[in-house]
Amino acid sequence: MKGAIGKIYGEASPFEFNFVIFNQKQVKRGDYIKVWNDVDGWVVAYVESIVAKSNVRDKEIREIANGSKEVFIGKAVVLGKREDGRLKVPRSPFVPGESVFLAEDKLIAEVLGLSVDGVYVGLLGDTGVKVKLDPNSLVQKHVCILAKTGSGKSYTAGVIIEELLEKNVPLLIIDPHGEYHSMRYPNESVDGDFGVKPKGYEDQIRILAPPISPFAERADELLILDGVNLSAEELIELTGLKNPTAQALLYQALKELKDEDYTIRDIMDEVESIKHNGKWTLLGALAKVEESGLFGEKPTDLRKLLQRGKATIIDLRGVEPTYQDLIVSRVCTKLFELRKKGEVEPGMIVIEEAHNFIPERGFDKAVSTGILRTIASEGRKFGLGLMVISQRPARVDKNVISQCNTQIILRVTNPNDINAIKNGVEGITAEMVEEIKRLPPGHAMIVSPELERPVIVRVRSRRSKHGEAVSVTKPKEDKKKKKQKKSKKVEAKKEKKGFLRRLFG
Ligand SMILES: Nc1ncnc2c1ncn2[C@@H]1O[C@H](COP(=O)(O)OP(=O)(O)OP(=O)(O)O)[C@@H](O)[C@H]1O
Repeated sequence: MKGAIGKIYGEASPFEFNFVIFNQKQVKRGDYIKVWNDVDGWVVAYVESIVAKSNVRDKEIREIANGSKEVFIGKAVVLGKREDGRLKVPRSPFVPGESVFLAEDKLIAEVLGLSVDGVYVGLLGDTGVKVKLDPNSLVQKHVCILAKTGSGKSYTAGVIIEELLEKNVPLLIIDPHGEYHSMRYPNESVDGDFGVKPKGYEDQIRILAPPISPFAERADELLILDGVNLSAEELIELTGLKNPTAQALLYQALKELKDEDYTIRDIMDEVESIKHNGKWTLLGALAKVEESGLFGEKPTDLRKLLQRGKATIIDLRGVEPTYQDLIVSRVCTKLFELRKKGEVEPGMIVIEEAHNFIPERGFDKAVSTGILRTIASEGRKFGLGLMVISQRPARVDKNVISQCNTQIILRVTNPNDINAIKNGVEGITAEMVEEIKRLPPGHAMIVSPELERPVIVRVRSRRSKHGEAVSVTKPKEDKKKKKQKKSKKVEAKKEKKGFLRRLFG
């Protein structure tokens, strides 16, 4: 054991104490320390603050500080000791005059309740303690990553995705900016401190894009939806249809069809049969949705989106927000149904830019909100988890944030966002809020009931490359895949032509 770094003085309780620091270079705010307690043995505490004092007159302090008038005083908050798997706060107070030591890594990990074999997020504060989180809790009880832009949200999300891929957890990533493609390639600048090696996940990543995406050519496959039973709200959002007559005709057509499964084609046939001049506006709008190619008779098998050991990325770059919203809504609804029936493995859906898909009431509206709220509240029963990522915590549905068992918060400074965190994160204190405002890039506060207290983590280096949307080039496509994609596009075009011919002769 290394030498003492200070000594307790004054009034000490079982919960907190002050200590005189021998050498201010040896202790920092946020360090973990240990003190002997006669009844309970070694007990771990956390250095909450350090103040420097000059002209100290207190005899006890001056004696400890060898007569020096300038001293550094640390305030420690007691965490306790682990006994029979549970954290116990000492039953008797600490004794003034008792020496204070820096706690060893193993003891810190034990007291904080860090998982031994879990999801490795980074290192605890300035220590070498690996912060590992329980993968089951992380996946099934949801996680959110909140931070202002540029402070390392998607980098951190990438770290967790790598860890979950290593554990073969099926993942679906909703990627509005195309930031996750680069995970296929190894990171060439790994920081040695973290003990990770460069690795690309080429074999485990599959990229899908809807035909309306300007990047569809670069995807591994096109994402085609079945377009069955689209609701009036979904169609109105997609078409941007404002005309009340056209909306009324749409409701009328859907009413006729409601007893059976219907496609967009069926709706159009139904609208065509209505004797009203207003139908042409509606038919034009529906034709545009059909032309998008997003809906087809040979839809993507959504079961393939959650597969063991694989991450499927839905690349939504350049796709209109209304289409993005609908895709998320329909894909998540289907996956939740499949999961309930046990037709897909338990897994996790990663939602980047979550404020666009689960907006807080009063800020925005999205058709995907309903299903994402449902997954947030019921997903854990069925083994379907959410990773909610946003740079605008104030704009994300508060209920969804508070449903996330693990909250990873990087730097946030906007007062509204800070308030949202205060309201959505249980047990957050004023000191923690101050800490969040000052976090350097790549540092995160992790709050989770699995941990005995919130911890500050230096997020580890990525094994795989962190992507900027435009700089990623896809490796050459193999011929077979290219052919498959081409034939899908030709089919989509044929369908479209067929319809236009029927409609306009
Ligand atoms: N833990 C880390 N280690 C090393 N570099 C990091 C770390 N976290 C973030 N960075 C770097 O900081 C920059 C911003 O990170 P990132 O792209 O994740 O931010 P963001 O919050 O997702 O931003 P945006 O809102 O613009 O998407 C990146 O260049 C990334 O390489």
